Amino acid sequence: MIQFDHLRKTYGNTEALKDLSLKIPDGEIFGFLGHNGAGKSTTLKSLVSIIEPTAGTIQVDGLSLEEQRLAIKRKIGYVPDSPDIFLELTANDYWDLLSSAYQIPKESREQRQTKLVNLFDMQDHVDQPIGEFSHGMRQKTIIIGALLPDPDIWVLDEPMTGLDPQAAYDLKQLMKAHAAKGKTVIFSTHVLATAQELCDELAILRHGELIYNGSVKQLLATVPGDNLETIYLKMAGRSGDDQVIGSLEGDDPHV
Ligand SMILES: Nc1ncnc2c1ncn2[C@@H]1O[C@H](COP(=O)(O)OP(=O)(O)OP(=O)(O)O)[C@@H](O)[C@H]1O
Repeated sequence: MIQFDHLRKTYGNTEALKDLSLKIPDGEIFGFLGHNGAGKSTTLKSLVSIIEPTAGTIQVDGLSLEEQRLAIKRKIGYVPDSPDIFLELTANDYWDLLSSAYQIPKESREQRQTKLVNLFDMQDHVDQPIGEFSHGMRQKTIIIGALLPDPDIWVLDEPMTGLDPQAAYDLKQLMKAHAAKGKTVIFSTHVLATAQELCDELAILRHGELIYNGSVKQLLATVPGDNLETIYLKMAGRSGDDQVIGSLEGDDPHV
């Protein structure tokens, strides 16, 4: 289980996370939703030790992140929100780098790497620099790297962005299978249909505050007949946008 207690993060004058407390159980797919800038990536980056929270604590399987940082990092596979990293390395060099950080010998990773590379159709690009890849190919490279060490906890920040329908489908199946084994899958998304399809539980953030934490089923039951998009927009969205959209249609910017 992962537990956030009174997590706060400020960047200068910006309060990205105000007082976040929540628990993420094992064996579930847990989704973070929220508008741009709501604090999703800040939460995930705190969990994977990319940033230091201003206050509050994080525990993973009863271990304090502050005290057991390295041991916890080795349990986690992370897909960042941007795949534009290590552009000079080839895909294979990047996977080598990650495998050595996770202390996985080359021989024991080969079988798993081949399966992942074939699944994501990257066979012809293993020795090509990441900088020559399309956005989706970079995303696949990062996903393969994150899953290569077979970590217990997957932390995926908008992982479907840029993936083709086949890769998105395969990743969703992998996420379901991982959670079904009793492991943990945490991801953020703006695609509410994907969240509705995949998530057992959700956290919805607005301006750094938690406005919902609970099961998707419970949330859908609050407004029978509505889908997650409609309910989410009622909770986190703005009223009046339809009027603005209507009035934009009437504008003539050339006058
Ligand atoms: N490195 C940074 N320096 C300054 N402010 C930052 C930094 N990173 C994030 N922020 C601010 O923190 C707030 C939360 O950002 P965060 O990236 O966590 O949002 P998000 O929910 O992941 O958004 P998005 O959906 O756009 O990816 C925003 O106001 C953002 O401007």
